[in-house]
Amino acid sequence: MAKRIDVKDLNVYYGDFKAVEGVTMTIEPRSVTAFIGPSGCGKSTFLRTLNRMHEVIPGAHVEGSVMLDDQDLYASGVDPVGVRRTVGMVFQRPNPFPTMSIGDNVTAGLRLNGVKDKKKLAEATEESLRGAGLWDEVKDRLKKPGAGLSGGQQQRLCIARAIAVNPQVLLMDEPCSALDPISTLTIEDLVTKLKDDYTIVIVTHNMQQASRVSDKTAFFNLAATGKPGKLIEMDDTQTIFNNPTEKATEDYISGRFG
Ligand SMILES: Nc1ncnc2c1ncn2[C@@H]1O[C@H](COP(=O)(O)OP(=O)(O)OP(=O)(O)O)[C@@H](O)[C@H]1O
Repeated sequence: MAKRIDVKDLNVYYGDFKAVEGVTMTIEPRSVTAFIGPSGCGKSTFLRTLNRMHEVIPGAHVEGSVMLDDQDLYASGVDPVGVRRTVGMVFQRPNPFPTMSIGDNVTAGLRLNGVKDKKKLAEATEESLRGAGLWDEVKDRLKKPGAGLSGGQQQRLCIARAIAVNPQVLLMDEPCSALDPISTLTIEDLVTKLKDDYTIVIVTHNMQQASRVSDKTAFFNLAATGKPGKLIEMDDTQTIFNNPTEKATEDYISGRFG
């Protein structure tokens, strides 16, 4: 189910502005990869190229290739909507559909894909909510609005919604930055559990979080404002945090800049 991502020589643009330059990396299946680096170095921009979300911005485009196992995501004829189904995304702010019930939030993607069978939808609701560690908290109020949950519960609801369509990869863009410390730890535990089934990529500003949850860490940096962000180094998380090759990495993780 989980797939490997191979990125080669990727340049990412907003119109004429090159926001990210020359990224080559492999993201292993059934593992957690963290993207770290100072604000503006292109972590979120790069993340969004991994499910073709980047190009929804007018003028935004990429050069280079992103392979999901043996599928080139940017080959002509590839349907970006299908890519986004295979490579799910969880955003910084929990964004459940506010007027929808908890249950309908979970199955929104499935229903959009034409699934109508009530039993199937009910099974998917329970399985996804269990997967997101939220079932016990909401099983008696599936018909209540998703917006009535706490921030941490809403974020787990968004994770349930993302996994309900059976993706192979989960991209998470600072999924805990709007959450309190307890909810953050709950999401971190969940990420650790989900990696048995998915390839997970997480953007985080929280160094402890990167070191707690990730197997590999990629450090991005930029030479100056207006210059493109680059991948400086990527390695086992332990190595990046204890014995990085590049001085800039060490300076960043030890809090000397960024
Ligand atoms: N919609 C956009 N249009 C034009 N430029 C953009 C857009 N979004 C981001 N950028 C620019 O692309 C560069 C990378 O931004 P990005 O948000 O990817 O960085 P980041 O590392 O994720 O930052 P942060 O940690 O602050 O979220 C920045 O120079 C930013 O101003």
